[in-house]
Amino acid sequence: MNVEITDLTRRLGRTQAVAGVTLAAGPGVVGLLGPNGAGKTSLLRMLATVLPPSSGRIRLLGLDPGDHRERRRIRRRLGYLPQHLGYYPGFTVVEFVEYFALLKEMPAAAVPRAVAAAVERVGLGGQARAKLRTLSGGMLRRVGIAQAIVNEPDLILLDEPTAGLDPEQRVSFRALLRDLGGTGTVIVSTHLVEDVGAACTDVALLRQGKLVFRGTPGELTARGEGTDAAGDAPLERGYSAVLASAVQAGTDPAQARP
Ligand SMILES: Nc1ncnc2c1ncn2[C@@H]1O[C@H](COP(=O)(O)OP(=O)(O)OP(=O)(O)O)[C@@H](O)[C@H]1O
Repeated sequence: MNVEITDLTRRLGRTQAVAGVTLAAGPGVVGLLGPNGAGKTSLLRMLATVLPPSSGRIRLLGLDPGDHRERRRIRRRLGYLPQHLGYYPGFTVVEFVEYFALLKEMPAAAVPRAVAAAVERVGLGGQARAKLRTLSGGMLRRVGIAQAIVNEPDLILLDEPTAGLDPEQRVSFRALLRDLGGTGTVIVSTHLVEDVGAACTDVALLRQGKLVFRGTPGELTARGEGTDAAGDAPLERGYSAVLASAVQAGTDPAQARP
């Protein structure tokens, strides 16, 4: 298993952003779903080794991110697209991706070819020398994906990668996801349930910091069958049905309080 987390929690201010999540993932693409504020970003940040947990256990690629030396080894094999990726507007696409390749301690001799391949893979070969300030929001998102995959990571964490991508780009991005999941573990947070149906081998659904569903997209779809759950597509109805039954089961921390 590339990801093994046990009873993971994280408090942020007065909010229990992640409230006891246990999850394991091997090669494949896990779609991380959940309503606004469910804890997806907080969970991804802990997996990306940028946010320490309040409690619980994490092992990534068989290593302990709490140990300084092991964390460094994890980071070399990790790709992370944060929800909001800062950038230097004067950098070109290639300069930006190169910068991340060097931060990930890739051997300098391997960098130019790896950068060119990553930029090509996200469909930005024609903009390689363009300055970031001249790119559209969707193109910037693709530059973000390129920096995440430049080191051919074994663990890839993508926080809403399809936000801002046009339909054509979303289709080619899903193909890239399937490709990446063939060798490594990809965890991708999204609000687009159709991304999950098209590209994910597994689904994890969070609600109020808790894991309320873990299974395949087919199993999530099945949860909506025969119900009057809201949704325009079978997978969306499964998503709504799981959330509705989570409320009834009292997984709502606000409701669980005496
Ligand atoms: N720095 C912070 N300080 C206090 N509370 C925070 C902080 N960051 C996040 N939270 C809270 O933690 C909870 C989980 O937030 P998180 O961003 O992980 O959810 P999310 O599922 O990614 O949401 P979205 O779909 O809106 O991006 C939310 O209630 C949020 O308000």
